[in-house]
Amino acid sequence: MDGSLFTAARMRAIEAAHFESGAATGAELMERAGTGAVAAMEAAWPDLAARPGRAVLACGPGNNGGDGYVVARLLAQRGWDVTVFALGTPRAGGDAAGMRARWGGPPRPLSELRVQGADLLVDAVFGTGLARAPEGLEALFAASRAGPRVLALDVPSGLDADSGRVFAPGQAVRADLTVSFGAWKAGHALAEGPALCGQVRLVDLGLDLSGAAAKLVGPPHAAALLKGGGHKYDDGHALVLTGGFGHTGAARLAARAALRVGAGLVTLGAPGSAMLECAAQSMAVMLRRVDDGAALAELLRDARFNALCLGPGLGTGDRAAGLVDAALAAGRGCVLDADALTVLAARDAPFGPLHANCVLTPHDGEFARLFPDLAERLRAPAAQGPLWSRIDAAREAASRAGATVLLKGPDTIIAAPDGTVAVHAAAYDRATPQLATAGAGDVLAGLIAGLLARGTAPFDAACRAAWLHVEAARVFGPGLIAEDLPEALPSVLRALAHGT
Ligand SMILES: NC(=O)C1=CN([C@@H]2O[C@H](COP(=O)(O)OP(=O)(O)OC[C@H]3O[C@@H](n4cnc5c(N)ncnc54)[C@H](O)[C@@H]3O)[C@@H](O)[C@H]2O)[C@@H](O)CC1
Ligand SMILES: Nc1ncnc2c1ncn2[C@@H]1O[C@H](COP(=O)(O)OP(=O)(O)O)[C@@H](O)[C@H]1O
Ligand SMILES: [K+]
Repeated sequence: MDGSLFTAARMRAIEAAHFESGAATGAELMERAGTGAVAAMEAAWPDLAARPGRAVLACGPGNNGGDGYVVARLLAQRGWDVTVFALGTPRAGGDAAGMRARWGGPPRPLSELRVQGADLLVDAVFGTGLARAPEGLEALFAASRAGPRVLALDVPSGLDADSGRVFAPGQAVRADLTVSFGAWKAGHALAEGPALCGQVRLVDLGLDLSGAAAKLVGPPHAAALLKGGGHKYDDGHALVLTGGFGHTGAARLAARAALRVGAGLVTLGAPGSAMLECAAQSMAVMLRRVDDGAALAELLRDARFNALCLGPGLGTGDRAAGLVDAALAAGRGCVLDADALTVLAARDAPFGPLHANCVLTPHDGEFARLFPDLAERLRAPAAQGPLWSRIDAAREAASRAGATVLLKGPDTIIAAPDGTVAVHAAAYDRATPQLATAGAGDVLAGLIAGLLARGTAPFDAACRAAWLHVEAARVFGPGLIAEDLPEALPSVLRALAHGT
């Protein structure tokens, strides 16, 4: 995936502007969409292109159904045996009604849907116009999980195009291939979207795209990551705070990641009880004793410590609380992860001390502790669409916190306080289920801290770290444990440098 993600409402506005400018008519766009869908299907499944078989189409009452009638006609022209089942009737005089008339044969009611013996099921019931929980589509949903290959037009019916959520479990088509018209919809990348879309191909409709809900995070430029040839202090000094004896592994992982991503120096700040443990396991990473907030404030008188990382293995007691206060008071680049987020969430006013150089990296549980109302809104069943998305939640969280928020998951959202949002989708050809391993998040926190130390702005540091994290997991492959991630980074950086 690359480019940007759009909402259904924005797509409607872009489409309307396109018509108004006279660039194309609705019927022309529909024809382009159907033609592109058939081409994408044939490219994905050459066996079906070579030997047309039996196709079953499910067409809805709106323009998604209109696209379906185009596909029915084109498949029939190619020699397919086509049966169309319809839900409702398109509005008389509209583009979809025109396409239905051009298809010809009267469709059968969707309630009679049968897919036995079919090679292809084309889902054209609902696209970006899905406005409420679908009813009476159980047979379609079940058929999409058994039997023929499934091509979904624009979005699998039942999937909310803005959020990638479904109104109720199982209430959506599961496609093998989804052909998206004009642009990626946010729902292709978020939540259940990737699992329900199968794979996604984009059909260019020649639309003038602007006003995206979020950018997709792509590979960083090598020049932004490779060292520039100066002194080590030119690449900053990151300080990673650790908890006590027996709990230092997480911070050590973060520290190593910060060093690997290019921070000039990295120091672990440990309480007295953990000094020996850290010293025994550190070489390039340096070590300082930091017993409490006062000691941290004293250490930070050295302005060369320009980025901090607190949370991994930090603990949630008084020492941790003191460290969080001292760290935030210093105003430096600061990653707050794991226990540091729990410390903040327990306070009456968690966001007061945060500032624009902070990056918060909650997973869903930590997010729910910090922003319970936003998490509830994401979970709540809804009768009406469009559904609230993780993009909406992260954007609101960043605005409230006055800091960059990176909401972790296979669909990682990075939101800046000014409303800018990016999505890193570890999906489709970048799926990395191997990242669901203890300590992976600690490494991510360290990567961000390392990039902050190098002077990267918080939002960019979070985006680049998210990409590097997943790329390191991809390069390593199955069997990954968190320790492997920093060690896989050199080959990721090498590939970026060589443009491969
Ligand atoms: N935006 C664009 O640039 C283009 C859009 N096209 C197609 O147009 C689609 C959007 O078309 P529409 O806006 O007509 O929307 P849809 O075709 O997705 O569905 C809307 C229709 O279904 C009804 N509906 C919504 N939810 C329902 C529910 N739960 N139960 C029963 N009925 C329900 C609505 O009242 C409306 O009649 C896109 O997904 C795409 O397939 C393409 O034709 C080409 C260009
Ligand atoms: N299935 C998955 N696909 C892609 N990334 C994942 C998946 N599961 C977890 N991750 C990523 O792995 C990291 C896990 O972080 P976290 O939940 O904090 O775990 P830990 O505390 O064990 O380090 C996050 O960056 C998250 O985005
Ligand atoms: K559809």
